[in-house]
Amino acid sequence: MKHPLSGSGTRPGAILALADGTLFHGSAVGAPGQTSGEIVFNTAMTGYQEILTDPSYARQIVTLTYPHIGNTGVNTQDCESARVHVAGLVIRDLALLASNFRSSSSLSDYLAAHGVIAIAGIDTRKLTRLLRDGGAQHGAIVSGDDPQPALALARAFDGMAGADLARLVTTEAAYEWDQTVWRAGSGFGRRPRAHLHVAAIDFGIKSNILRMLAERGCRITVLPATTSAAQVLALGGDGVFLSNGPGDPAACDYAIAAARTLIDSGTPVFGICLGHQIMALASGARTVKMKFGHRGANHPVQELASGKVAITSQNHGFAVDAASLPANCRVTHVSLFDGTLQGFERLDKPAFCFQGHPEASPGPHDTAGLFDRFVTMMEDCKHA
Ligand SMILES: NC(=O)CC[C@H](N)C(=O)O
Repeated sequence: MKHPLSGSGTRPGAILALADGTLFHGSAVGAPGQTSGEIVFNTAMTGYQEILTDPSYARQIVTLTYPHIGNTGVNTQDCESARVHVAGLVIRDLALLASNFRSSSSLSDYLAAHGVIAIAGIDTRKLTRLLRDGGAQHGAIVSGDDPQPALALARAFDGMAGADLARLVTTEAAYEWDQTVWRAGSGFGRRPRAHLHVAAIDFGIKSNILRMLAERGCRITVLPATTSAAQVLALGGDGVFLSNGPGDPAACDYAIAAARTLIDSGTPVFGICLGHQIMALASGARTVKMKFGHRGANHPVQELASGKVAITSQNHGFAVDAASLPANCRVTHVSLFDGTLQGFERLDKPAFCFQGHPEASPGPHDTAGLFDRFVTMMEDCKHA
């Protein structure tokens, strides 16, 4: 049955099918067609545009638990990359009116223009409970009212385990980045000068991470995911950043090998999210697939040394198994939500990493102070 809050009675129907046979009927939003992926939920109350364009969401159909989506429209400043990466979008109520001083388009027009298949009018609370209690599932959204193609597509999805997706979303060629963070009144800025040079390995990098580095006086060379350690070191930079990205970290053997050599070389290394997981694997630890992952904008993460709690953005379905960390690694952060390892540092090398996203897009906030720590680490190594 169509949900009464489907946004508009005139929209054509669509079906969301889960691989276990559960069906949801709603209305088609965005582009017509069909799509499949891992169905996940994000609990953020704002930031749908950042979520849509975060490359770490490749092959995932994202359910937003906040019930009213689209009311601020979309703008040209809040994208985390040049295109939409989610495999589909599931929402409860699509706002009929988009109003914001930065808005340049409505969410539904934006989804249609970017070929994103979405479904509205879904009981997202029921769906989220199913995923929370039973774990992440494969699923599909199909335009129309016939459940069979939707079920078949959901069941045919390959899954995320073993999927090397960083290769698919990374930049083809190296490039330089010098844009700084957005500020009300002045918008984005340009880095005036640089006293450090960072090689940022792009596994699916979000733009605001690059802005946070540029903001702190870093010249940044963004490199393709498969760049070898020798090629990175040949740049002669002051540090290496391992980015966030989609898929199973254990499948990125080329990146794990490069990270191992880079860390061993003694160059400062900082990793976020997939970069954190790759650093763990390069250090000899193990990663595991989580039951339903962490996705949201208010996940409390505690820094063990100080007891301080940072409110972080999260988007991960894999995690580092804390028990597998070797003796030369020290846990620095844990989730106060479920105790998951959220950060560690190498005791023998200038290298540390964080599972969440300490940057708040598109602004300047470094919620856990990690960009500042990386800059200090690079300065100390440069002047040692
Ligand atoms: N945001 C990320 O970098 C996600 C990392 C990894 N793909 C995961 O799902 O855990």
